[in-house]
Amino acid sequence: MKILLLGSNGQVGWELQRSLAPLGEVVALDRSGAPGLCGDLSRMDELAAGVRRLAPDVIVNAAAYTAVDKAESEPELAHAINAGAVGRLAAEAAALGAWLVHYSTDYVFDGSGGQPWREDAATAPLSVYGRTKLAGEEAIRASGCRHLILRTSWVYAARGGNFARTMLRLATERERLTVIADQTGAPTGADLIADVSAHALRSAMRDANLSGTYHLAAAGETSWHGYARFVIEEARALGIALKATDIAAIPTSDYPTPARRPLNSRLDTTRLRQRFGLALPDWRPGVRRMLREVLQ
Ligand SMILES: NC(=O)C1=CN([C@@H]2O[C@H](COP(=O)(O)OP(=O)(O)OC[C@H]3O[C@@H](n4cnc5c(N)ncnc54)[C@H](OP(=O)(O)O)[C@@H]3O)[C@@H](O)[C@H]2O)C=CC1
Ligand SMILES: Cc1cn([C@H]2C[C@H](O)[C@@H](COP(=O)(O)OP(=O)(O)O[C@H]3O[C@@H](C)C(=O)[C@@H](O)[C@H]3O)O2)c(=O)[nH]c1=O
Ligand SMILES: [Mg+2]
Repeated sequence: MKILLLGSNGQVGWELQRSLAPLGEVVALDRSGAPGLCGDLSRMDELAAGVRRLAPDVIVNAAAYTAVDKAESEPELAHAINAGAVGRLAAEAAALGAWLVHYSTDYVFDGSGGQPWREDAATAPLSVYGRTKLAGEEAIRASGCRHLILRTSWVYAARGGNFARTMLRLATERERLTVIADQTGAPTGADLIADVSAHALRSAMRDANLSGTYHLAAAGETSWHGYARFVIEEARALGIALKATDIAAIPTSDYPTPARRPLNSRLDTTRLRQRFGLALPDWRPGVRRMLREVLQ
């Protein structure tokens, strides 16, 4: 089996190189590509030609425009990468009879209500990023290719930029951090996402009825504030000296940003458990493990 992995240098893409390896031959491309293979989603004519030549059995797309605030001022670029290119990839997958594994986000929802979101709940993104990710999903469903669209949330990894690492940096620079406490969700490790992706793909390739959209997030929930506090307390427990003593909980209204974010970002993962028999662990052990890797 031949697997084409795009976005191999991102948080999730990096871990996928490891998780997909036992399934077959993995051709992993970052933005700079490989000889004769374009890996840049902003150059889709070239990328599509490479896909046709390679004729993979599976395309895994971990590349995306993920700068949520910046997307508000670069909507065309965000749309080209997160929707336009994804539609082209899906068309290539459909033509090849290949599977497409793709990632989406809690930000496709408006964050209303107090219940975790199920896959079939109505989407209503609040941001350019969320709208472009939703358009990418819709293009995949419209293409008719067999697919796994895995919606996840609050991704972290030992490698790459993420909220936990931002908090660690700020905590060395300042005595007081102010962090939003009324947006709730679940931090999810790129390593977990990659492992679950590989397991789900293996099952799906034996049962095409499993093609569809699934929520993939760690169990439990917290706020950005709860997450920041956990990261800082765990870092101290590992003996790291930090300046921050006051981690203040603030409402979203006290932290203006270019992009609006959902208040309720919790994802219901029942479907993934029922259809694939995969159980998602609580968010805390994964964050703790990542901190050890980064700090020790
Ligand atoms: N990060 C998060 O909190 C969440 C992410 N997701 C989704 O999960 C998936 C993986 O995200 P994650 O790994 O965290 O994201 P990262 O930002 O860590 O990685 C995204 C990768 O995409 C690459 N990329 C951007 N533009 C292009 C392009 N034009 N051509 C090729 N590659 C490009 C980036 O390359 P380069 O390094 O060169 O810029 C980067 O390596 C995405 O679909 C994202 O939308 C869903 C929920 C939460
Ligand atoms: C740096 C900082 C952020 N915040 C808030 C802003 C925001 O609401 C929240 C998280 O900030 P970030 O900029 O890390 O989050 P953001 O980039 O919006 O993270 C999102 O990325 C995309 C790709 C996704 O798909 C989402 O699931 C989610 O992980 O914390 C504070 O309250 N205080 C702070 O000091
Ligand atoms: Mg961000």
